Amino acid sequence: MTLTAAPERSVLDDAREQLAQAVETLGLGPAVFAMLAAPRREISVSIPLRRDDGTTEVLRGYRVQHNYSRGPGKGGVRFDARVDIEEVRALAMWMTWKCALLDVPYGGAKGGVRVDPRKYSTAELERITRRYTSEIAPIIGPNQDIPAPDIGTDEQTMAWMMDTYSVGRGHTVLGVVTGKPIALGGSQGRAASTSRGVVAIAVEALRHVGIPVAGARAAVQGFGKVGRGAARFLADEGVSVVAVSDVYGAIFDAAGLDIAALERFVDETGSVVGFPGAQAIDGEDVLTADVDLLVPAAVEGVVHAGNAEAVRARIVVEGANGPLTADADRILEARGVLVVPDILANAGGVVVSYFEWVQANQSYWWSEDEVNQRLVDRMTRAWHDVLGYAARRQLTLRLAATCMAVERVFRAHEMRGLYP
Ligand SMILES: NC(=O)C1=CN([C@@H]2O[C@H](COP(=O)(O)OP(=O)(O)OC[C@H]3O[C@@H](n4cnc5c(N)ncnc54)[C@H](OP(=O)(O)O)[C@@H]3O)[C@@H](O)[C@H]2O)C=CC1
Ligand SMILES: O=C(O)CCC(=O)C(=O)O
Repeated sequence: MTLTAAPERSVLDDAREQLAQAVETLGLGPAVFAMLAAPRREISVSIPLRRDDGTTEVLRGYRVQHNYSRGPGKGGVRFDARVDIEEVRALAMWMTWKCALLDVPYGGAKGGVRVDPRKYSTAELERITRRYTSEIAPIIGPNQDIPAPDIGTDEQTMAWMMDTYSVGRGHTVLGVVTGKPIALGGSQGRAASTSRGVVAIAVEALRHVGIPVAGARAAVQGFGKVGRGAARFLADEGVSVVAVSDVYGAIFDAAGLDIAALERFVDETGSVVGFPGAQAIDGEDVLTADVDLLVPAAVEGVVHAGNAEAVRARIVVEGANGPLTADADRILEARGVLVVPDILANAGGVVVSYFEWVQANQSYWWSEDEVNQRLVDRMTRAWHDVLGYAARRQLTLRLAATCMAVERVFRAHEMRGLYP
């Protein structure tokens, strides 16, 4: 398949541009921009790995705490071959805005290891995770910074992180990570929470634009933790998911894919490619499919100046973090496409991570229905807040959401003392 060309500017350039626009809109001035553009704390660590065949290699990992004025840092850990410090800085900044926007009492952080997990055995991934955790242990903790899953990591990774951290402390510390297995202090509903939140927002967006939800057509890029659940919940809502993709390729069915059957197929084969009855298409074509709703739920920068004109969806709901470049944003806005930004659309994951942390800290567990109901309430409330803010000030949803978040973070700084 053709992978999308790299964006013209770095993802951190785009994140900083979004911040600059919000600071200007709020009239906060260059000093506030300078303060919020720079991560508060970051660490780069070396991860020596003994491979199963006896050879050794040295990997690089990062943890960036962009801001912790409203509470401990919070954000996922990514295992991906493209991880670098600039990407992690951008992702950490977006976590700050996401947590502030949803009013969960956290700052923003993110971590990652530059590694392609597909090329390593489970035993090797465990050694990588444990060494990475030991190296970042001085700056994480349930009141300091709380990692969670992201691309290439999952609940098993979180179990290893929790165990490694706990061994270092001499007692079990459930609250140090979220997205853990349920048997180890995880929350009901966390695994599906990002996707559930994405679809709750997508349904609101369809209604807002006046497109009937049942029968609307959608395309989903990425069939991992976020994309797969998004496709499933969209289908549950009666949306016809006509195109999906993963890293190996993409498939299309004008009559709508049978998502339950596709999930069984992916469990057996490891990819959406070859799903019986569907047409094989280029990965790029998922982004430009003739649909009402596009949910990019894979990686950053996939919609850019080179393909944004070709996007045919009326609504783009960002399941991934940063799937649209700043150039794509401008092009889609000019074309009247409604873009629901990542910091709102995919916030369901961190919302339920917060629920998990609260439950773990209290050793008191909620039912799945309770978790899901509270999640959807929070997402829906945030949607209406952002929509109202944007309408009052004539802003895009991204600028409105970023302004709301930046203002909350700035006020926290101000109350604590801006320049101690
Ligand atoms: N997990 C979470 O709770 C949250 C995740 N996010 C964001 O959502 C996005 C996806 O994360 P998540 O689902 O957890 O990660 P996963 O690793 O579970 O899934 C990533 C998916 O993207 C696919 N993929 C990777 N590159 C491409 C490409 N070029 N074209 C098409 N598909 C591609 C992968 O394919 P393959 O399956 O073949 O590897 C996989 O299906 C990221 O931006 C992440 O930061 C945001 C909020 C919370
Ligand atoms: O669940 C979390 O704490 C963080 C999820 C995350 O990394 C994200 O929202 O991008």
